[in-house]
This record gives sequence, structure tokens and C-alpha cells, in this order.
Amino acid sequence: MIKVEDLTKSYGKNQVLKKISFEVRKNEIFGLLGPNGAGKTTTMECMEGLRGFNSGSISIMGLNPDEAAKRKLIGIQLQSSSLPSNITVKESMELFCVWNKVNPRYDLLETFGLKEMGNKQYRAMSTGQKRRLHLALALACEPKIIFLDEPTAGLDVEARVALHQEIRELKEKGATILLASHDMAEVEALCDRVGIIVEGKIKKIGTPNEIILEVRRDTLIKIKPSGKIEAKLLKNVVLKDLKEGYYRFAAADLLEGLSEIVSYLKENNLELLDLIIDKPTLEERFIEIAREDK
Ligand SMILES: Nc1ncnc2c1ncn2[C@@H]1O[C@H](COP(=O)(O)OP(=O)(O)OP(=O)(O)O)[C@@H](O)[C@H]1O
Repeated sequence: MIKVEDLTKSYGKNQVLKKISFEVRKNEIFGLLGPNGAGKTTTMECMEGLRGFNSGSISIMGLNPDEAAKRKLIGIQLQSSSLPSNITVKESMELFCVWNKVNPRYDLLETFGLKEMGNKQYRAMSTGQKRRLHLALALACEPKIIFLDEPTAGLDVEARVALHQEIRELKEKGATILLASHDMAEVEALCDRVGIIVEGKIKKIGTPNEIILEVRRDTLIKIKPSGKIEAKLLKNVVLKDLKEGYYRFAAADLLEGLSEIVSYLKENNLELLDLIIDKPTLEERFIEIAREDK
């Protein structure tokens, strides 16, 4: 669907993209994950046809980014300066939809909490409100490919949940979505595959699960029983420490470890007062990868 090959981009002498290559498959949500300044926005802007690049190639459904944009294959969150200051929320939706030859999506204004401010002028909107309007417009013409750059930054919890739901529905309807973010939980929850970009280079591509499996530590099971546990008798878990009545066990296999602990508690008439499972996360692997070259 999208193929980026050996993409390089410099701002003056500062080379910010250093031969980036990745593919986005049809109907997947692909997350571009990276620390501040890694090159996510620059990569997205090159793909959107908004920014030139020095070398390499970008193919979007077989077209170059300019052509793909002209044919309205891609939906982009507009930049803040791109709407006239006196246009209202409702007018901007209508204008955008007439331009794209689709029916206005007033429901999206409702989804993003903008319904009540249909007559508000763009210049009077807060940054968060503008952001939500840009998202509603980006999604309104149901493009085949959608680029979202930090879509939930500055959104409140309700709008964030609504946006996640909207993204999932767009995928169900067949869209391909590229999402740049440094929000690990968001990427883990939404993305089918993730590319980790650090200092202008792609360091890792895989599903969130594949990447999490690379974390070099066991899952930790933290429990508070109603009495003492003879930890030496347990074969599937290793006691790491015992603090304030909490036993922290490492388990190579979570289910086996957990079932052994539960059986032990039952056999010894102990109650389980608290249970915390601490599994490796995408964030842990991301931090390892970001530090690898330092
Ligand atoms: N218009 C520009 N002119 C000069 N340098 C730029 C410009 N835009 C970005 N940069 C630089 O390019 C590098 C990559 O920036 P980019 O915005 O692509 O990163 P990012 O991963 O999106 O970061 P963030 O998560 O902070 O948004 C940074 O060092 C940034 O300072």
C-alpha cells in the first residue's frame, strides 16, 4: 500500500532522516513511534507530499505523494494555520465535504465534542478545539489512507476514547492508517505493527507483541497472601523479594506460575488479598532500543 525506501532528508546541514525504509500494508494501523525530534513528523510530511526530501522514494498505492494527495487518496490532519480565521466550525465541515464530494459528517463534530460550537469562528477556538476540528475534517471524507500525527495530544479523555473508536471503525471499513506518536499505550492498543524511529533511523519493525517479547525479563507476579508462603516449594516461580507482606515472584510462564501459586494458596488455606501482574511493556523495549546506540 505504502512503500518508503531509503528516505533521507536534511534541514540545512542537519540530516534528520537517514535512509528510512518501511512498508505499510493494506488495511493495517501502522504506528511510527519515536522520542521527540526522532523524525516522525518529517517522515509523515514527506509522505503527505507537504515536504520535499533529498533522496530515496515514497510510493503510495503506486503513486508519488503529490499525485496521491491530488487524487484525494490520503486524509491529513490540517495544520493550525490552514483554515480562514472567520470560518465557522459547521462551515468548515461543509466546505471541506463539498470540496471532497461527500456528505457533511456532522456526526463527527458531535464525536469530537464540537456540535455545540457549530457557529464558533475558527479564530476563537482553543488549540484543543482546533485539533479536534482538524481530526473531524481528516476523517470526514473517509480516505483510503489516513495520516495522523500525535492525534490525541491535547485531547481530553472523552475525545481520546472517541478518536480511538473512530480509528478502529475506519480500519474496519478498510482504511489504512499511519499514526505517529510517542504515546506507548495508544500505539500498543491501536497498532497492528510499529516502526520505532530513533535519531532518523528505523531501529525496529514488528507487531507490538513481537517487540514486547524481546524485553529481557520475566513477568512478575506480586501477591499478598493472608499468611506465609514457603517459596522454596514452588517450582514455576522464583521469589525476587518480600516486602510489606507482598511476595514478588518472577515467572517464565505466567499461567503456570499463577496456577501453581493459586494451588499452593488453596492447599494451605490461605487467602489472596491482592494480586498485581507486571508484564513487560512496549515502553520498556522502546526505552532499551532508544538507549542502544548511546
Ligand atoms: N522546518 C524545520 N527546519 C529545521 N529543522 C527542523 C524542521 N522541522 C523539524 N526539524 C528538526 O528535525 C528533527 C526531526 O523533527 P521532527 O519534527 O520530524 O521529529 P518528531 O519525531 O516528529 O518530534 P516530536 O515528537 O517532538 O514532534 C528535529 O531535530 C527538528 O528540530
